[in-house]
Order: sequence, then structure tokens, then C-alpha cells
Amino acid sequence: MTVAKGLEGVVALESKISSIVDGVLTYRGFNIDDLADHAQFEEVIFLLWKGRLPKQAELDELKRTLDEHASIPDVLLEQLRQYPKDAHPMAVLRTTVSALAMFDPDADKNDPEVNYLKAVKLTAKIPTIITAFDRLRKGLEPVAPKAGLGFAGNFLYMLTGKEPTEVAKRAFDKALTLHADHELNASTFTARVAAGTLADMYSAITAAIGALKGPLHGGANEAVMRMLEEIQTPERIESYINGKLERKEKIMGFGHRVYKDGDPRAKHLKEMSRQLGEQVGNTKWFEMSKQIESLVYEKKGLKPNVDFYSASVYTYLGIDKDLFTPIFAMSRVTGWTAHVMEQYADNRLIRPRAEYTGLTNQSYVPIDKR
Ligand SMILES: CC(=O)SCCNC(=O)CCNC(=O)[C@H](O)C(C)(C)COP(=O)(O)OP(=O)(O)OC[C@H]1O[C@@H](n2cnc3c(N)ncnc32)[C@H](O)[C@@H]1OP(=O)(O)O
Ligand SMILES: O=C([O-])CC(=O)C(=O)O
Repeated sequence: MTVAKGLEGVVALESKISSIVDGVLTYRGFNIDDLADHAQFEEVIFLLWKGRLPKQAELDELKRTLDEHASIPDVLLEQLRQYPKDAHPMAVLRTTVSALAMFDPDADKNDPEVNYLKAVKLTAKIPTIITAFDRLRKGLEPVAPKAGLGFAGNFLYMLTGKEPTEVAKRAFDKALTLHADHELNASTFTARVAAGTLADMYSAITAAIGALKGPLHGGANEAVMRMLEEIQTPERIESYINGKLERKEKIMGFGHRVYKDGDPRAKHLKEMSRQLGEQVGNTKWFEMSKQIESLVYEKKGLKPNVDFYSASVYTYLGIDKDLFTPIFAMSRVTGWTAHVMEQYADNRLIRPRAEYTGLTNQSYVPIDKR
């Protein structure tokens, strides 16, 4: 058997949801640049789930349904109050999404229409979970979801208690579009592996959240902000980056398994970081990021991925760094659920093989003789 470590280059399944060909990312055949510049996130959700752009009435209906399902059960809200205030929000999200299954009488019903409604419910409730926990850990009461603000606007509203500016809302909406799906990335693959056993959608999404948490995947956006804060000032960039590279440590937010000549999403986030930095009157994180980008390219030939500039974008939007990965999940859940539904529609158990490299011909030794 030949082993493809990390499954590099292995084509594991067919999908009609998103593709990466020659460095170009498309959702259902639409270039990500086009969607990022023109679409609302809810249109992208519809596109991922239904395979086409919505008409106005369909978009309005999706927004209405998302608003309708945004609340979480009181018992889960009470549980959020009990969790340690220093719990990682990704751990809280993973646990609460898992718990949601127990409050959905149809959790185990595997039917296309019911699964679509589960995708709506999961997408609608994740922002409420993230914002409620963030406020509770700060000693504030959760802000209930407000209908009519849109998905991005409602998140920012529940986080701060204030209706966001149009600029903040548009920037955040665009960031959500850029993170919504990405072919067979690790967390999506995880979701499909779970769905491939015909486990319910809540199980698949809980598993995906666990996979996204790692710093080699979605957790990198938080790690980028930690790095920027650790470096502190532009003068320290060179020695910090050189030190990391000499010790053969990874620079967070750089490199990619598929893109070898740059991630097409990064340029949008870079421009957003520049604009938001100017608007809030603090270009430091953007300027430092730009310098790190040049240096890492010069030293290692590596380009930034989606996580690199999203760190400064979210910071400029006033969001705490440990919420960055939950925000990634809040967008990516739309892609995960689209993939889970695609998996159910034409399922086969996902079960690769492993090349055994362990000991052989061992004989059992009684415990008192070992
Ligand atoms: C949303 C996302 O998930 S995007 C990715 C987010 N993750 C990160 O930003 C973490 C940092 N990046 C990485 O760890 C990697 O680039 C990954 C995990 C994204 C991809 O990993 P792989 O495809 O397995 O690439 P691999 O780790 O084999 O890297 C190939 C070479 O580039 C180097 N390299 C890759 N990324 C980096 C990096 N960020 N910093 C320094 N060197 C790097 C590796 O050390 C290796 O060098 P070598 O050949 O001299 O040993
Ligand atoms: O595709 C990957 O390996 C990681 C990634 O960029 C994503 O999930 O957005």
C-alpha cells in the first residue's frame, strides 16, 4: 500500500458544492471574488444549500426562518451561566451544539426536509450561543436575537447590545461569505465522515467544530492575533519571525495544503483590514501584518491564508480574539451542513485503510510475568 500522509492529493469523494481549481475558489460555480463583492451572506447560504442563487421572496423567507430559529432553549442558556468564565468559547460552542440535539425531537430523523430545517436551526443558533457566552463571561446579560437585522447585523447586535454601523455590518457579512465553504478541508471532511456513518447532523457538526478548533485549521486566526500581540511593535517583527523560522516553528496564518500561490480570500481580508484600520484610527495591526507578509514571503516563499488578515479585521471590529474561531464556525456551519446533506443524498461509509507499522507476532504474557 502507498501511504499519502495527511491524505495529501487524495480525491476522497465527489462534490458539487465548492471547488478549488488552479487557485480559483468557487461556490456552486460562482467565483468567490464575485460573491464577496456583491452577495449578502444569506444569499450565499441559500446558494450552498440549494445550489442556486435565491429570488427575492426566497431570500426573505430564508432570513425570516433564520430569525425564527435564533433563540436557544432556556436550559442551555442556564448552562452557559454555569460554565467556567475562562472556558474556551470553541469548547462552549462544541458542547452547546452537541446539547442542541437533545432539544430537537427530529434530531435523529434522516429525511431531506427535516435535515434542511436542522441546517437552518444550527446556523441560526450558533451566533446566539457565541454571543450569550461572551456576554455572560463578562458579567453581562445575553442580548436576545432581534429579527430584521440580517445574520451579520444580528450577531454584532447580540455581541454588543448596539445595532452595528453599516460599515461594520457589511465588513462582517463579507468575512462570513469568505469563510462559508472550502471543498474538502479538515473540518468538512470530519463532518462528512460522521455523516457517512448515518449519524445525525448535530453529531456531524459537533465533530466538525472539534476539527476546526485546531491551530493548523480554523484555530489559526486566534493564533495570528496572539502572534501580533506578542510581537507588539514593528521593530520586533524581524527577530521574531527569524527566530520562529530558525526553530522550524510554523508562522500562523501562512501556508496551505492546496493553495501554493496564495489564498484568493486573503486579498479581500487584507483590503478590509486596511479600510477598517483607517476607519478606527489604528493601522498598527494592518501595517504589522503587511510587514510580516513580506518577510515570510521573502524568507520562506509562503503566502497568507484566509486566517492571516481575518485576525486584524475582527480585532478592528472590536471582537475578542478567542471568538475568532467560533465566528469561523458560525460561517462554515453553512458549508458543513451543505456537505452533510450532500453526503446523506448519496451515502457510502467513509473508511480508508492504514498501513500497519507496529510490532508483529507478539504473545500474551500473564500480568505477573511482565
Ligand atoms: C482555514 C485554514 O485551515 S487555512 C490554514 C490555517 N493554518 C495555519 O495558518 C497554520 C500554519 N500553517 C501550516 O501549519 C501549514 O501550512 C498547513 C497546516 C496549513 C498546511 O500543511 P501541509 O500541507 O501539511 O504543509 P507542510 O506542513 O508539509 O508544509 C510544507 C513546507 O512548508 C513549511 N511551512 C508550511 N506552512 C508553514 C508556516 N506557516 N510557517 C512556516 N513554515 C511553513 C513546512 O515547514 C514545510 O517545510 P519543509 O518542506 O522545509 O519541511
Ligand atoms: O481547505 C483547507 O485545507 C483549509 C481552509 O483554507 C479552509 O477550510 O477554509
